[in-house]
Amino acid sequence: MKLFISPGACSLAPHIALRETGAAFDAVKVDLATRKVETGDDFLTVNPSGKVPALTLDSGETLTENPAILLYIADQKPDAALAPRDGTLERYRLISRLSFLGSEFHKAFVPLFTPGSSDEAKLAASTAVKNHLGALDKELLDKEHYAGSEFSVADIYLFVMLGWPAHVGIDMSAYPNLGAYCGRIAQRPSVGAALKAEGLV
Ligand SMILES: N[C@@H](CCC(=O)N[C@@H](CS)C(=O)NCC(=O)O)C(=O)O
Repeated sequence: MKLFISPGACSLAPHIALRETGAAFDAVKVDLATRKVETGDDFLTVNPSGKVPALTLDSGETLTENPAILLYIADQKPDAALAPRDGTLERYRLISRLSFLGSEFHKAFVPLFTPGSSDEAKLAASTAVKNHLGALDKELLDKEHYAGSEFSVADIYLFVMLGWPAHVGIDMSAYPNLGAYCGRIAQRPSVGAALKAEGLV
């Protein structure tokens, strides 16, 4: 498999998940400004939206969108236990969290990362991100994991996005439960290996 990534972007989530499962894959860097793959190929032929992640399977077919990619990775290696079994309520809870992260939480950051966003748009985005962080901090007060009772791909996805506020000037010390949660996940060997491979540590 080939996972198309940009260092530190949301593609870090499937990158960590692949390392959790021990699947064989190559991480291929994409320049999001030029939409060129590190080999010089046009990334738009892989994902016409130009966004990472994209996962090209050994069959040559490509999956896009984080929730689908993360569930696919989890389902390929059930022994890694990164997602509850199909058909269980826990499974739908996981899908609910992945959908929330991919739509609501991720999108709240976009104006903060977009060059040329107006100050007004940035302020509104920063407020929205902080509101989400406050709610997530409360949610994780007495919980070890984000979706259900076990570690899952939702924890990996949330962990990756919780690395972003510090890059846009949001002080994470206001969210102590999230800090403790991230500290626990950061201990996982898969996380350290993926961060190193992306040149982030
Ligand atoms: N809905 C997509 C969003 C992916 C996305 O926005 N990726 C960002 C990096 S975190 C990206 O590729 N941005 C480049 C761009 O929008 O041009 C998903 O959840 O996979």
